[in-house]
Amino acid sequence: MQPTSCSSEPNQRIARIAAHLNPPNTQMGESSGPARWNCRAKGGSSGFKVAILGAAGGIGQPLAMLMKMNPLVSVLHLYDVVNTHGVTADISHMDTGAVVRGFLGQQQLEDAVTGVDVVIIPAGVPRKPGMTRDDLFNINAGIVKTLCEAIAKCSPQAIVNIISNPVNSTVPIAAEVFKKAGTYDPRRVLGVTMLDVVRANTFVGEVMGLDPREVDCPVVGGHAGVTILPLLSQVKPPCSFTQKEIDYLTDRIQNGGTEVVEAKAGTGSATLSMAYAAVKFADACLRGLRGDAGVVECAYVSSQVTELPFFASKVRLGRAGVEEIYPLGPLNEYERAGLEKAKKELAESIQKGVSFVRK
Ligand SMILES: NC(=O)C1=CN([C@@H]2O[C@H](COP(=O)(O)OP(=O)(O)OC[C@H]3O[C@@H](n4cnc5c(N)ncnc54)[C@H](O)[C@@H]3O)[C@@H](O)[C@H]2O)C=CC1
Ligand SMILES: O=C([O-])CC(=O)C(=O)O
Repeated sequence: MQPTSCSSEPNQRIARIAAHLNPPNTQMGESSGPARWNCRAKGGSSGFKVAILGAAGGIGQPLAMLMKMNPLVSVLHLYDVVNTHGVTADISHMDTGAVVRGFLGQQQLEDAVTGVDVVIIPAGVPRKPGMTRDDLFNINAGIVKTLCEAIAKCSPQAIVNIISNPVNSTVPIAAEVFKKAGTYDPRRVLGVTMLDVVRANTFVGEVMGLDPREVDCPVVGGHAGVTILPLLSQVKPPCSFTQKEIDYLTDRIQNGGTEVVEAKAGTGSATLSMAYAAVKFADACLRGLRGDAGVVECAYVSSQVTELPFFASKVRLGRAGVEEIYPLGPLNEYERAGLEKAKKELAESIQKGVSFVRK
């Protein structure tokens, strides 16, 4: 039997492994060249480069794990201001195709986002019981702004998936940063509202005795309280709900995040279901980039579906990012009333985000 062919000499192979087991000193704030810590010199698969910013966090870690399992990903950049190396070492041992590289601290941010196709941002603080998502604005607005400045500079062509709350304001913040840098492409900045859809499908499935994988419930508007507007009249397969069921489902979907925050009792908010939803959404973006037809998901994007500059609705994803935004379709009276409430709160959150960057 012929030995497996390999381009490098055994000594070089060992040296390469040793180099990655003894990474350069990359404590926060220290810098040591562009390729910080490559956990493998060569990738096995051809595919897309994805960066996760906030990769050591509650969402970031399972998200990194699931993206490492995604066959469309060939290179995975993990960036955080703490603990990136541990997460990178851990995930790099998974025998899947993607090469994993870790980046730690602000000085390595630009390297982390250079040349990537998709950037996913779950960086920032989560809620504690009693807080609204807007209460996170003071800390997370600045974090998202800084991260987007680096993306605008180093990867202006990347598709950006924003998870950090309050999404209703952080997406407008990102848009303003890209506008300022002269690199804004509204098709490439997407607020991740997928968890609302995931929850809606689950809860509708529970009520109707359906497999949640067969349920498709559009959720439009935004990602906080009353701005989360499930369109139960458009659920597929078509379902006939009683008013009591509509009230229950609307309330549960709008407050699903708070349900988890309270259950976690001060230790954080949804992380595992969010990582699942983020991967589902990022995978849709990657399939769109690959040129797959008919990739449609809900997302919070620059939009003309209502008079507001940003709104979540069904969008078709393609090579350029958001290639089509679908109208809301027929709403019943209950949903029309919900839409008016949602728009009022959304308008304020959008303005708050825009003003933060323009001030
Ligand atoms: N869009 C959505 O549906 C959801 C959004 N979220 C939001 O996601 C965000 C993250 O949540 P968790 O992962 O649970 O929080 P976490 O606190 O567990 O993790 C956040 C990570 O961000 C990192 N980080 C902080 N500042 C950073 C910076 N300047 N650059 C890079 N990384 C930085 C932290 O070091 C930490 O590792 C929160 O704002 C939360 O509200 C959470 C669930 C659902
Ligand atoms: O509720 C939170 O703070 C986190 C979040 O956005 C969600 O779980 O939908």
